[in-house]
Amino acid sequence: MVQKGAVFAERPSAPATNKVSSSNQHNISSSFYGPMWRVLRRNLASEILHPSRVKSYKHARKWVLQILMDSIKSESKRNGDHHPVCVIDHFQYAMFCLLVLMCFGDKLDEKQIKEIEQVQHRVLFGYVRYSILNFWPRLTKIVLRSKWVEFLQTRKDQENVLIPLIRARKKLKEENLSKAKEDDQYVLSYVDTLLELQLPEQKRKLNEEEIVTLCSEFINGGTDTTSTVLQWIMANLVKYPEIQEKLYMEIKGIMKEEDEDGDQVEEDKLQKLPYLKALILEGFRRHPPGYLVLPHVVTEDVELGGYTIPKNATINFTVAEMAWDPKVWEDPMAFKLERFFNGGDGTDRYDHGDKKIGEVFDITGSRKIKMMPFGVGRRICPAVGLAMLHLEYFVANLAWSFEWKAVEGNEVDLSEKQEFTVVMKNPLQAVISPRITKGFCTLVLCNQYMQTS
Ligand code: HEM
Repeated sequence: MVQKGAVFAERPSAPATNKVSSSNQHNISSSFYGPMWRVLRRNLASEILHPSRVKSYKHARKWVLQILMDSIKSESKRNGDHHPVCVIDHFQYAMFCLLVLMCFGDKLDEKQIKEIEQVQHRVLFGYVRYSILNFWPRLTKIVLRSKWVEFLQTRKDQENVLIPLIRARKKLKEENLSKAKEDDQYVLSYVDTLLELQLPEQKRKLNEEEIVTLCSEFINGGTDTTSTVLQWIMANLVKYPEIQEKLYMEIKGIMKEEDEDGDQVEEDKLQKLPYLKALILEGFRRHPPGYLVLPHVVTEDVELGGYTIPKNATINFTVAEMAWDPKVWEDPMAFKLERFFNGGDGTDRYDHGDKKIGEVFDITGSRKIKMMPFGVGRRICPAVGLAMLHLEYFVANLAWSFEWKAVEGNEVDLSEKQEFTVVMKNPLQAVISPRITKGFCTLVLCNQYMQTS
């Protein structure tokens, strides 16, 4: 008897557009379930996404948060105070800065990051634009020649942008890595680990083109998805000011006088914020960034719900339908955080307020599956923990530092549009003003003023 999980863990054959140079372009998400997939996935999961490593990118997150705050402040002041800000570009840029730093280990300047952003967007949109080329490659190479040329040019441009960054890292490693490590800004990057990686079966290291493919997956896997969810969550905070207020009060409750940096919610405080956690979960439930996870293939005939699924059939899991199933979720289209608190849906313990935090809702579906925005099982997104941390950290700080309001006469519109992810059809615009009363900070200042006057 074969385990169902294993039966569903395979991917469809890699499309022809994955084979753009002499070597096949392996990435984790499109690899067959086998030794190559295992070695690549283990490298990412243990070298970069392990909680202890994730912690070491704390300074990177702080740096990016500052960039994000500064860009929002400066746009909101551009045409006089409280100018409405369209936030999605700021979110995307911030996520690029972060993922690019984790990938290449260097704080690149704005011009370099924009260059990577542009070429990666072309690659991302190419998944749809060039998918027709995979239909019958031998034929499309003749009848859709110009599209093939365009596609190959995109790949070339991508290599021209990313290979110099890979070589710079290689050079650093060869020349002076031990000195570089003494620098407190040093981070172990994804590229560093890929340069070290030995492919067990082929008994060789990865070549530059293969590293480009893996870096591209890393950057695109973590930027669009996270910035899309971030935008949906902030849109709901604007639409429902009472939720925003509750969140703000929760954060205020943990920001203490003795905090060195009262301006920022430090990431080790995030675990004390159950309402924030519920907000992120409800964001994923109500607005999953993908309606489907990546396609899976069954490795042999399997019975499921009275149907026989034949070997090699492609399976798409309808993530959004699961998250909106009225048999599982009460009033599923409503944005309600209470459903994640103790008793909210009868089973999961996730206490709030004075009560201690109970067992946290399991988004990985290891006990039971009620929603699966990251997939489940062997092919689950390896970056669940990182993505949750990024969202909690940025949402907490954006809500703590600013008050978010709808633009008068321009209410938040939650209509959707399918791009690489499911995005807001009308991107969020908000009036974003710095919080004047930041809990204890203001109280302390007030007290000091009263004592001296
Ligand atoms: C909000 C953020 C994210 C969401 C919603 C998300 C979602 C997903 C989903 C649905 C899958 C497919 C699961 C399946 O096939 O069953 C996946 C796979 C993957 N994700 Fe993510 N992801 C996110 C962030 C990231 C980040 C930050 C990275 C990299 C640092 C990443 C890297 C990957 C990789 C490498 C795979 C392929 C796993 C495999 O096939 O074994 N993702 N992700």
